[in-house]
Amino acid sequence: MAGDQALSIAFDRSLHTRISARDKVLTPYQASECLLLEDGTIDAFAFTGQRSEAVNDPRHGNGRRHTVTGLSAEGVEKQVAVTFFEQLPGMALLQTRYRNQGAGPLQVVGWRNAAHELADAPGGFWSFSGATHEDRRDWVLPLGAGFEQRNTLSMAASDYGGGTPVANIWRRDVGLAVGHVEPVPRLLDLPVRRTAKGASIAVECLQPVTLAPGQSLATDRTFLCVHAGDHFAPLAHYRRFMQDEGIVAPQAPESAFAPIWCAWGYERDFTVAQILATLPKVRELGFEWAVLDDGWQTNEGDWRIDAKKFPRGDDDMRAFVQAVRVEGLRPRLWLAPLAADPGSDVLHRHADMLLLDEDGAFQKVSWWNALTQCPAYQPTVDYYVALVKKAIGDWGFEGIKLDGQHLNAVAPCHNPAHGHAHPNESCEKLADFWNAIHAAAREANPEAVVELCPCGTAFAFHNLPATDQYPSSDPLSSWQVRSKGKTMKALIGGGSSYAGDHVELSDGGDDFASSVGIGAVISSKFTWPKDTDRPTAPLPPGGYVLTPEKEALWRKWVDLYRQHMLPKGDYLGTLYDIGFDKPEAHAIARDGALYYAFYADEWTGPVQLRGLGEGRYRVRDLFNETDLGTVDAQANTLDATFSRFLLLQATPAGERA
Ligand SMILES: OC[C@H]1O[C@H](OC[C@H]2O[C@H](O[C@]3(CO)O[C@H](CO)[C@@H](O)[C@@H]3O)[C@H](O)[C@@H](O)[C@@H]2O)[C@H](O)[C@@H](O)[C@H]1O
Repeated sequence: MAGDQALSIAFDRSLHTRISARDKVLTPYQASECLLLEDGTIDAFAFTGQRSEAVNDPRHGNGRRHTVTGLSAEGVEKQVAVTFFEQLPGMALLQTRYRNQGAGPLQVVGWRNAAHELADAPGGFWSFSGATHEDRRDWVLPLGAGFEQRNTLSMAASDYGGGTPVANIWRRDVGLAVGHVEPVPRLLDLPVRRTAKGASIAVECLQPVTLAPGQSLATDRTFLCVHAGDHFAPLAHYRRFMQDEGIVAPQAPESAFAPIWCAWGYERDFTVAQILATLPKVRELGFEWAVLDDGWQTNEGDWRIDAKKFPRGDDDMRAFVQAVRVEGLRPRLWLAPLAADPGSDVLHRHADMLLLDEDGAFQKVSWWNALTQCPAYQPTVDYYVALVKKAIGDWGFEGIKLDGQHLNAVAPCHNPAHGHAHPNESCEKLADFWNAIHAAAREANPEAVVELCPCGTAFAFHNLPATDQYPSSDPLSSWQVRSKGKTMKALIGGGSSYAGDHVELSDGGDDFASSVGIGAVISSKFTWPKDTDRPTAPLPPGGYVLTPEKEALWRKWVDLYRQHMLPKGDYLGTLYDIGFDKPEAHAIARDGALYYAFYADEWTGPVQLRGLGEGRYRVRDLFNETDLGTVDAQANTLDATFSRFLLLQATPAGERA
């Protein structure tokens, strides 16, 4: 039996495992770690021995490692090492080694670790997946009948892949999370399935290999985490573990928390005059960033200034930056690195930069109709580092918005010109590419903000050290803004910032509440005084123009945002379960006050204010500017009626923020 106070793993005589949470048995014995063959599995290993030893890891501290060994009928020796660290209760690190002790070669198609099936319970299951899906589906989903997601961390399409290598399933009472803790992306799958009796989860590697007699195979370092509540707690555990492995979010500059206005409302055919004319309104409303988006350049790849918009080239770009500053705003520039358009000079002169598959074919970046360049090829790195230095050091931008679903992950590269040690180097060194960009930006301006926006893909965790700001990235709904936000709060910790992306992409195009209430930075791409008459795609009904009614609402939300600055607070992610608690709720502690945000289409009933300290709290509805009475930790519910959202501030009685 291996375990700590929160999770224990018992092995039977076949090395199948049974897991328990705080002494409550969660599963029967199951074949949790096995080898995958073309026509089945090797999953029964007769127990041969075990040992347990204390570990003192320089990064993770004190812990205990249990090693259990067995031998299969096919002559494969199995050794499972399970390590628990005191500072991460409930999280078991698992690594399995298999050795072919037989006389002949063994064809293996892969391996599976941490495979468990949880039995059904009232209310069913919810699930989080950190893997990317081309249809940009929700990261957090209920497990309906027939639910099945492969959750591959490999490429799901030529420009969609990667993500955060964690998945979980949870019931009302308990959850299981699995993933890997390797310092570079691994092309594993994290399959989640609704089964006849409950739900299953696992880590799988599908990479065929032939094990010659005497040869061994070691799995990646994987983990199993048992937890209460939704996916927040295991993701925070994962983040803490990876932080000790050296993958840490940078301390974002203060300006990464400032409200953002983006000129993308004018789309690609904008005019500089349109943007400049909007800036006074941007400032007046309280936004601080002004983002020059897609369309300033001749194409993706060359990144030359479009002379139709900036006739004097560099001089006009510097003048534009200066004009933004004169308005009291911070200029940020949009870029889509690693994409080269057909017809661009870089494609002809530096075809060597292209990422090629095993057939010598290029990979496509959709939406921009460009070709992917290889991030693990030094000339590509140098090319984009030079561009970032120019944008920040010469033109004077104070931030960059790096954009594109291909930012997250790239396919293995077989370009012979790159001399890769192995094709997966392109995937594994993508984070190094972003780190070089981030370092170049900070070198040019120590306060520069680097925003990484991978267009609807799941956040690639290994890019974290290069990310000052992560937006909800083309959200399809307000639920995505909030559920991605909760996820990112767990993954990035306190240092960097999560932005709700353009409010125009939220429900109704005006749902600032879904950003403000969860502590996301607010952003808008409103136009003023009128919309573009040359939209790239049909504008939504009403367009993006700031009508007087919208202006009053935008102003109110920007004021609320700036007054309370909730992204700087402490997001209390374990207080509410985003799947099971109704209404959906989020809580943030800031400067002695607690903030609560509740969401539902319509709600009449109790709302519970969890996490209150000692004494009484006065409760105020911040949006409607009404006092709702007092509560304390024992009597912490209020009857409420609201549509869409309710944003409350609870301050210790006698004082108000
Ligand atoms: O090209 C600059 C933009 O790049 C990202 O967006 C790319 C996506 O653009 C479209 O999506 C949206 C909705 O997300 O649709 C609107 C109308 O075209 C547009 O305003 C939105 O961005 C495409 O439909 C989608 O496939 C692309 O992935 C970035 O997120 C934007 O902020 C711009 O920088």
